[in-house]
Amino acid sequence: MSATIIDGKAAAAALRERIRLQTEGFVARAGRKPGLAVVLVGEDPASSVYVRSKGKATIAAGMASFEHKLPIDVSQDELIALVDSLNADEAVDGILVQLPLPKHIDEQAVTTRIDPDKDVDGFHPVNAGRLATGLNGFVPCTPYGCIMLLKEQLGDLTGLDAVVIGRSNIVGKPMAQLLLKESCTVTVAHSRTRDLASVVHRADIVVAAVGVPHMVKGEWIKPGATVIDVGINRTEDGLVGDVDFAGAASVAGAITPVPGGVGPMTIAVLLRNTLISAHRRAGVAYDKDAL
Ligand SMILES: Nc1nc2c(c(=O)[nH]1)N[C@@H](CN(C=O)c1ccc(C(=O)N[C@@H](CCC(=O)O)C(=O)O)cc1)CN2
Ligand SMILES: [Mg+2]
Repeated sequence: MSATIIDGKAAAAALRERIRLQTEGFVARAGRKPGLAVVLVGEDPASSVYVRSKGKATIAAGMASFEHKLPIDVSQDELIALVDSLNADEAVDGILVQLPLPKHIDEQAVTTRIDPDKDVDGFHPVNAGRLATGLNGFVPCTPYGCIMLLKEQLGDLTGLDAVVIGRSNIVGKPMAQLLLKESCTVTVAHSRTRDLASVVHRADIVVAAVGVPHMVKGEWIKPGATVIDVGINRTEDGLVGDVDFAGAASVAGAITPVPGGVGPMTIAVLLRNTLISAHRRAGVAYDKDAL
């Protein structure tokens, strides 16, 4: 193995500490804590773990955590009524509805109901539009975490060839926008892309977000490239990414592991977005460079 292993757990811990310090400053100036409301529908084990981790991280950062647990058979109207009440609650700076939602609920109907200025997940079409047009909004947590890891590893990304594999609204599309903003030459590949291996082989940066275990092979990677693996697949062999880690690590310059790579950044960036929301809503300036 030759690649540098990118330590997302350490990067996330460092970001959370910077957030904690700025939260202290916010509380001193605004006279209240930033508040994050997290809504969980049902008892899916993985979602329950993520929601618990978000609550703990929020409190550890010095913020207020409001957890709302609804039964699996809650109606869409009841869920939307809760979102409406959180939109109107002055103590709430950020609102997040944990995904996936049960089949009888239309995810779009719920995420588009969240006030875009409290949408710390960045899933609302208004925030997707802001990102695409260069306006200030909220950027989805996982892709922003990937950009932070890339900049920490590579510095300036200008001019680099980047390939994003996957075109979801939550990861692939915002990831492509963020790489474009960093002046990368961006290709978005997906399940219908022809000769994916040669497309990936051109790239200085490979971001894999497809949800297929070990799909990206070591031979596809250009020697020295930086590989960001967003996949979290539960298999018989445990938690694995979308990249064949052993194969890719023997040719890449740097690579994120699964677990311990991109995943931990997601919750740290959620806190970042909540802190930014609190500052904006209170009309208080914040130190952008520290976040
Ligand atoms: N409303 C949202 N729903 C979901 C999001 C999201 O950002 N907003 N993302 C994922 C789940 N997620 C947070 O919600 C999340 C996923 C993974 C991790 C993480 O730290 N992963 C660890 C491994 C943990 C494990 O063993 O499962 C890692 O990769 O090291 C944090 C948050 C879907 N839903
Ligand atoms: Mg659904």
